[in-house]
Amino acid sequence: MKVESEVGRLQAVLLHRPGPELENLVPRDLERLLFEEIPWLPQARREHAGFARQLEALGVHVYYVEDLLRDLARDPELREEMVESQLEASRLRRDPARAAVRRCLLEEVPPEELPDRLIAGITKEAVRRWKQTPSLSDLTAPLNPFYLDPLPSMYFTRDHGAMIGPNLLVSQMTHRARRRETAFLRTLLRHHPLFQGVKAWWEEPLPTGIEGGDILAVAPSALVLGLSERTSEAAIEVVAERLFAAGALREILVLQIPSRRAFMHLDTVFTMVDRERFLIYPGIEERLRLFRLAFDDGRVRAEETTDLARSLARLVGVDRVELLRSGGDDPITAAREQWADSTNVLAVAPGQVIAYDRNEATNRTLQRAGIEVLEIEGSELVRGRGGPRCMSLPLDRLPLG
Ligand SMILES: NC(=O)NCCC[C@H](N)C(=O)O
Repeated sequence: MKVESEVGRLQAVLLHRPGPELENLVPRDLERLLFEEIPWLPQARREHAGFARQLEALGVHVYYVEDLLRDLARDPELREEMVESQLEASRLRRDPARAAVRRCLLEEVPPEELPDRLIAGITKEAVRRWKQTPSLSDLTAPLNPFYLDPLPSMYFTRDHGAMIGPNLLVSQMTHRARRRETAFLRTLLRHHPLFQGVKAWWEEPLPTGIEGGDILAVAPSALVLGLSERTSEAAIEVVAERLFAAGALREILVLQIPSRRAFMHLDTVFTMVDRERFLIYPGIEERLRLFRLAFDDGRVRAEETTDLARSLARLVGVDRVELLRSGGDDPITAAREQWADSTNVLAVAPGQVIAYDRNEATNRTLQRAGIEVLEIEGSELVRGRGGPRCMSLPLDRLPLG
């Protein structure tokens, strides 16, 4: 398994089917759990199944995080490791209730249900019989019902990490609400046979945030990284230093985007759709800052640069690249469609992308440019603020010929 380019023909991908975690969302928790609205689960699942069918029709192997975790949960030791790593990444880390939650998960929950239950969230009610005396947190249950929060963003598997060449960079999520998602990926990477031969680029978590939605592999050994609400300068510097030192990269282009909910990751405003073509939300162009990172005498050297198209061409190693603009020349349409993830398309091969059907103006622009747009429905899925790229973690792509 290997990913050397954002657009090489997709061979294998990791998804998560939206599940009861979405039904455990309540208005009070929306902001903290990084949602604006509550998707209607049955419809979200139908839309997601449509996305997976589209991928399978293209011959892509679709793996589901929850299925792989279920494979591991059959083994008592791995089950224990899964539970421990979930508790460690949660708010319960130093909570007196930790032992009771652990016993409930290991002694009461049937192993085949464990991954789904962990993703859906564990209520205080479910744990009550494992506690000797009612505690303050039991009494606050009506207002604050969960020991382990639901993971409603779990279906945005892109953010959990990124294959860079043959190895996986596991993200360090900025918000606690999403840290348990990456703990699952680490468990899979360590133990699931699917990942045999794939290593984590490094074992220990990075000091600060970097998320997969900010990582674009535009060419072998060249990355574009978003500096965003979720990915920090410090994390980029550490990642750059380590990947340069390992000989995995020759250059990085950092695109700084405004730190805003609407553009929480770079891939909400910018993606690659063909060997030499990119899709960008025009409302962001004036506000971008560009920095080039290179390895110089064992040190990462940063310099500011200006021309996006020229910088990308240099990175990809071609004379020129083309920037396609989302929203069909109308700033209002462009802003509305950006909110519905118009630029968050998933390239399944050079010049072939999966996109939400609702982003009509952007899809027309792509089609006129000769890009094949495979449209999927996503009116419930989009309520979580992500599109086909966010909903997929590519594990294997063919090299570009
Ligand atoms: N790559 C992406 O842009 N992912 C979308 C993440 C949406 C999720 N609700 C979040 O705010 O983290």
